[in-house]
Amino acid sequence: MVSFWSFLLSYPEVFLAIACFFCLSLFRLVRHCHKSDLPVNWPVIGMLPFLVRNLYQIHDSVTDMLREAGCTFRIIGPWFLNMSFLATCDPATVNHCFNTNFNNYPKGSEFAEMFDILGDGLLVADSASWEYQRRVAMQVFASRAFRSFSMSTITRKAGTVLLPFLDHMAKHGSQVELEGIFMRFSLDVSYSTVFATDLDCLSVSHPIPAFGQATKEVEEGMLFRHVVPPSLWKLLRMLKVGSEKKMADARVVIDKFIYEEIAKWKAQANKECQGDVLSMYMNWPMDPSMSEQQKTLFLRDTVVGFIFAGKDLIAVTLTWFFYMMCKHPHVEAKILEEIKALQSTTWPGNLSVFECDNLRPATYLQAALLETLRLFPATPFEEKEALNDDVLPDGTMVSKGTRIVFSLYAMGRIKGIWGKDCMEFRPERWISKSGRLRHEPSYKFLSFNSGPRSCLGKDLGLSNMKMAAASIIYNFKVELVEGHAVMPESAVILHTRNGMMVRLKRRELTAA
Ligand code: HEM
Repeated sequence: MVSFWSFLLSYPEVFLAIACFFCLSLFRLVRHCHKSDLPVNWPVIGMLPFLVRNLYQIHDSVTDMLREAGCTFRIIGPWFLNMSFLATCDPATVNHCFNTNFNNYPKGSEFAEMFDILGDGLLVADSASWEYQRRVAMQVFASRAFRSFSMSTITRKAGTVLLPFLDHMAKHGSQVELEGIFMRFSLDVSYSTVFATDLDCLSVSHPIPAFGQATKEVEEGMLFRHVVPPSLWKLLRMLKVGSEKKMADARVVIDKFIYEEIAKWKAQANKECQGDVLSMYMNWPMDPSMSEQQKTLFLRDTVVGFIFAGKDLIAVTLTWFFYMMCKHPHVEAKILEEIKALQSTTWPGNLSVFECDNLRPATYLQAALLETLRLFPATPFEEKEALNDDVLPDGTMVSKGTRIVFSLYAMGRIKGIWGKDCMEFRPERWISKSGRLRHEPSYKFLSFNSGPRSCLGKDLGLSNMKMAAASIIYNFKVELVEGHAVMPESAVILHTRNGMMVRLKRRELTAA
């Protein structure tokens, strides 16, 4: 070391050259950081500083980054931490990975481990297990009994729980946190759709039930798993501490509820199928070689999947939809005009509820919901893992095991994909000249996924949201509390950061 310094001192020009080189590199780096949205790849720590610095607004930062990079960018994580991945919002790449080269992009074992709460269920399964579960689920979704039971459940819940709750808040002039209300409502609806029994999450006087609290804990744990190195959360899981301990406790609560519902179903004398998910699966002819224990586990994984698949996605989409209504009153006025012409039924408290089937002609309302999902996709990103080496349509090389993260949030905000007005909320873009809904390919509008794994609950979810949105708009004027900023949370589901504080006013309207 001493000889190194004495060498430098005896050759001051070499010392000066090295010092200049470092200063210049630092200067370029600082300038780059100021001018560019692309992350800098630092020695050892890779692009971790970018992720940490932008954690607060990760979806917007990744959008800016992908805009500048031309839709695809390789994020390098710290050495040895297995955090590197390819980020993209390129529809051609989406089409390649979700459709044409589907078999090379399974969800992967890392994904299944990250979402271990879902067991071996449909949402995390791959290969033969996924194919079997998907076939069964498709038949359940296609059955008339399931469809009519789900639709009547949501109508009943809107008429008996959601609207009376909002009416109570309107009468008292209280401020309401709308996302929380939608989360409770969606959980209520999902639970009843799955078990044909009520959880009562939206009571004015009762706290959220233990099951609802547990699903929240699980979701927070999932977020933690996404932002720290896998080795860290796996260590915490092994030690049963921190967020992993909370997740494990939450799983015990969730499983207790589910096993109790299964036991209740088995104990009842009348095993007639009402159309709820549990009875549909209970009556399904399962593989006779399965033991009773395996059958119960299969049911557990299935019903957890059904509950987690839609509930939060519907809740956050409704929240962003009402945020858009507050910001674009002319859109809300057009929706109101559209639904005034449709039939609704009157429930206690003189509250009008629209049944899903009566809302079929409400094209503009559906366009507004799709436009909400374009700008605020309920799942802001999707992940896949390459099974074998591959080359993406833009020439990017992908090696076996590479994680690819698809930013749905960025996809909706890129001019090259949606045009110059991509940042504007304009339901009209979804309506064709003939007044019908315009079809957009799913690899461009990825909110319900694309290809063989596309969402099985898309129609049901849209019907539910149309019903809730129409019934609320018809009965109430929703106003944002002044000064309350609404922005996206950096999470696996696009929640609002601080909720959405609103005031409700009852409209004086009568059904047409
Ligand atoms: C706003 C409403 C909804 C949105 C935005 C949505 C979106 C999605 C997305 C993005 C996926 C792919 C997930 C992944 O691959 O990781 C998916 C899958 C799925 N969704 Fe939905 N969903 C919604 C509502 C529902 C509802 C209400 C149900 C049913 C209760 C449902 C059932 C499913 C199922 C079963 C899958 C798994 C398909 C498979 O892996 O083969 N979804 N959904």
